[in-house]
Amino acid sequence: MRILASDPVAEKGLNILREEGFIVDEKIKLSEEELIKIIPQYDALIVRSETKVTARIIEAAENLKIIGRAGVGVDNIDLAAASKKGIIVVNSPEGNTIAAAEHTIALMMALLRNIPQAHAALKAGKWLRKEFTGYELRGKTVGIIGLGRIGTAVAKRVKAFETRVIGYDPFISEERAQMLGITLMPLEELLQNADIVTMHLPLNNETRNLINRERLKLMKKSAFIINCARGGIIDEEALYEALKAGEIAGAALDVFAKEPLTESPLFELQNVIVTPHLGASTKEAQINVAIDVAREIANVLKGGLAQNAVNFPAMDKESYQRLKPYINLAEKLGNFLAQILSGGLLAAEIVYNGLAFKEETRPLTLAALKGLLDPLLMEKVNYVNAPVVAKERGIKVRETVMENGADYTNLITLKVTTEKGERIIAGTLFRNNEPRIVQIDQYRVDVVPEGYKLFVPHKDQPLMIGRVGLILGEKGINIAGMQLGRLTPGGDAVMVLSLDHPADGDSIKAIAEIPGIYEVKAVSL
Ligand SMILES: NC(=O)C1=CN([C@@H]2O[C@H](COP(=O)(O)OP(=O)(O)OC[C@H]3O[C@@H](n4cnc5c(N)ncnc54)[C@H](O)[C@@H]3O)[C@@H](O)[C@H]2O)C=CC1
Ligand SMILES: O=C(O)CCC(=O)C(=O)O
Repeated sequence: MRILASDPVAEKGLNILREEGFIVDEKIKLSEEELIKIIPQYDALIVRSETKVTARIIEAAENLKIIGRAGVGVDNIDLAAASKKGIIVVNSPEGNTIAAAEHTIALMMALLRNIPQAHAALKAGKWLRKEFTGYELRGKTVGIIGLGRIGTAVAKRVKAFETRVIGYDPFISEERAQMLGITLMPLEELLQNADIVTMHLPLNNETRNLINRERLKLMKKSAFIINCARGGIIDEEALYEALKAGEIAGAALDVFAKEPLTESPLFELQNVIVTPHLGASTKEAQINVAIDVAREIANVLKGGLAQNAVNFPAMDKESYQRLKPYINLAEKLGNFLAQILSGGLLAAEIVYNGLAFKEETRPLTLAALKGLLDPLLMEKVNYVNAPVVAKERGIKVRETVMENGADYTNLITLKVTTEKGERIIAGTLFRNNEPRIVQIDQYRVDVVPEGYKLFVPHKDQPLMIGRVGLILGEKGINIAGMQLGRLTPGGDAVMVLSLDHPADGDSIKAIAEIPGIYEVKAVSL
């Protein structure tokens, strides 16, 4: 399999992939057109922030299974397009945290002490001291917007400078903030109170221009603002105006709405210091993220599940090990049902009973959907695009989780509604790792979801089994196992045959013609 690195990525990471037997090409600074031309050859793409992975590139990526971002922000990747095409997108969220936090501190100190300006002046032969009198960090209030990995690493570090730290992050709890020694407050209040405001949140539709003209006006005239997260979170035009008008004291920017950027009105202001997106540019961080993303890509290309997927639920190793047999079971249930369905699919409901499903069910639902949709549709359905495909086709998906309420300790039930009615399948794990189908429609069964099956609902009457066995036997198709389920003697019943070879069309037709047989469905799992 072939992997393309279209931005500079540390060799240590790429070598991991080469050692695993993958072919790795490094081609940087490609245009969109050039990428569109070559992308069909690749199974994986590794990028940093420079390559813009557009919908057009993704559309052309016939063989692409995974896009790995050697870094955190994935705003340069069209996630919706990747998800629709079933391409998993992973990032490496931890490897550059310290680099970005330290760069923020470096910018903060440089901003407060006019280091870049003084440096440039002295090199130009000017010994200026009075002009470059700065401020101390001690005693100041630092406002951190976004209290994730980098935000909290910055908080820890500025505390060592004897500052007060206030924070805004709608997704973290009061308890966590308290533990970190950060006073949480609404954004507007933070802007009014901080002497230094620093951004550590992703760029997305909600955060674009979060710091706009009105919000900049809330800041103290003496305040500084730092953006080492993403360009576009601060409105650059509004920032220019605020700095020019002296509404705030200064800004340090590592990131810009458009990159690379070599000319900007902001660059002309004395109270603005800039770096060209260097937050993650340390030797250590680049090695860390390259190794992390390489391991993730190798794992996914070899059939494993990603741990840092941004368009698939992230799971730690422990949860993955615990849920893996249930993920496989859910997929088999969907797969079985898909092969016995008739009529257009309208809705799918997945009901989880048992404590095994208390914490996480999303990967199981995606697996059930993949199993259900993949055999029914022309396009390839996987864990990533399954919900998009269902939505596009108007298939309603519902998930219900109950701690108990079933006859088994842990039970997954998949109910689907088609134009022709409802079908149900349920499964469990015996002894925690042996998958079993325990219900099909109204029948209780005990079927190992593996291999070739024949699903035959019929009337409960003598000779049914014998006649089916005879037809298969005459064709040399060995019956490896058989499960019977019935509601009442002489009423409706079902047989599920496990076969050593798939049943051929003629045998299926002959069985369907036996009086008392309602339908015959061949299932391959
Ligand atoms: N300059 C550089 O080279 C680098 C920049 N970055 C940028 O830094 C950002 C943060 O990175 P991490 O801390 O690792 O990510 P993270 O995912 O650990 O933390 C992001 C935090 O932002 C919060 N958040 C989301 N929306 C928000 C909103 N509307 N208002 C306030 N908070 C919000 C989240 O709740 C989360 O706690 C990344 O998204 C990336 O864009 C990351 C690494 C290097
Ligand atoms: O790859 C880089 O150098 C940029 C890192 C970054 O911005 C990120 O990780 O979000």
